[in-house]
Amino acid sequence: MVSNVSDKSYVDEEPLTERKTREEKKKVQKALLQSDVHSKSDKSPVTVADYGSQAIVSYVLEKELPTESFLLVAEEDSGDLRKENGQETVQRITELVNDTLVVEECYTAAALSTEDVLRAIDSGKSEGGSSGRHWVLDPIDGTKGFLRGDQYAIALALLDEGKVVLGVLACPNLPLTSFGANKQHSSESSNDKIGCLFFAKVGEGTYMQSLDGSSPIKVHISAIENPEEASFFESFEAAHSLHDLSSAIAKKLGVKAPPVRIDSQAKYGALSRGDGAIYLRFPHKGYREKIWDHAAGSIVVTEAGGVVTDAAGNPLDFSKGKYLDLDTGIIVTNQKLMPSLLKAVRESIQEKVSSL
Ligand SMILES: Nc1ncnc2c1ncn2[C@@H]1O[C@H](COP(=O)(O)O)[C@@H](O)[C@H]1OP(=O)(O)O
Ligand SMILES: [Mg+2]
Ligand SMILES: [Mg+2]
Ligand SMILES: [Mg+2]
Repeated sequence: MVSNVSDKSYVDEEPLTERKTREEKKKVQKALLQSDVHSKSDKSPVTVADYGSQAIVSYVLEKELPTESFLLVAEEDSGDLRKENGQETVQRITELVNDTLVVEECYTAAALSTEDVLRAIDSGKSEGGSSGRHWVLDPIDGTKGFLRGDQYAIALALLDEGKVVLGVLACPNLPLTSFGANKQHSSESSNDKIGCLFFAKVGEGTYMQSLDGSSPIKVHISAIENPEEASFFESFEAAHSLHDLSSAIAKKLGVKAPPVRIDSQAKYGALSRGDGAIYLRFPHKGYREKIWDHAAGSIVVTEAGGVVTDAAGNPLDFSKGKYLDLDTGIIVTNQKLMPSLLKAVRESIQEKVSSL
């Protein structure tokens, strides 16, 4: 629920010229991507945009925070780029990084070399943990959504002694108004202005602004108490979350609306402003969740009044290094719905196990 709906700049339709520019940009983006996609050792995709985003965020953070001892836990590393056949890709990333930094006048003094870019990417090698402060970055969360032209996010969080104290989620394809059961998943189909930035600091609430810089408004999670009125989010990719289990849980709970499938932590952002009331995530057996996939999103939701737990109701523990130690999955909703959601999750998991 957006608390200040009187701010007309949020709800105005995007002018035709802007929409055309956005569509043009997307065409360029798609053309760029086809030759710039690689596969990592776990078979997940990585693009020049993932590497470039990590290099830029890492470089800018280090420049902006020169007095802090700088520790960053980030998804990508330069291993594949430093191999013999990685040279061309590094060159390409370096061009993109320099082009982007030029736009920000304070970073134009000297163009970064390929080695500077590789070094910036590798600043993200910290392991995290329970002591000190660590920045946590997913430079592109939801790379598959990014490649489809759907939802993705740039997710940055700060851990202090293993607790998330700050989170920022940029969602370039998320409409500024709602993205719920009544909307289609693709931003292509919407005439709304798109591009949202969510940010949350511990104890201070969650705010959203447009990516082109409108003034921030405070957002709140849905206050729905009756599950029949709730809609739920889950992964777009069936390979990332068990859709049949979510569907069993939703049915048990009495949720009537069909699932809303969105890529990335954009789900947490949309949930924080009440677009839906529940997020269910049940990765396939053997998948280990990483902290950069949930740190920013979880504080964005909890500061908006939501609750984020594993499937057994335990809070997420970000203090154990790169991975989250979880019981089965991640569930998110408001405080009122959580007890019945937990019950439905427990029963559905038991039924699934006994049917095997
Ligand atoms: N096999 C997998 N199961 C669950 N999540 C995955 C899997 N592979 C990658 N992911 C990560 O899940 C997140 C997106 O999932 P979803 O969009 O379904 O919420 C991303 O962080 C993605 O990483 P990445 O950051 O590389 O895109
Ligand atoms: Mg990835
Ligand atoms: Mg991710
Ligand atoms: Mg990523």
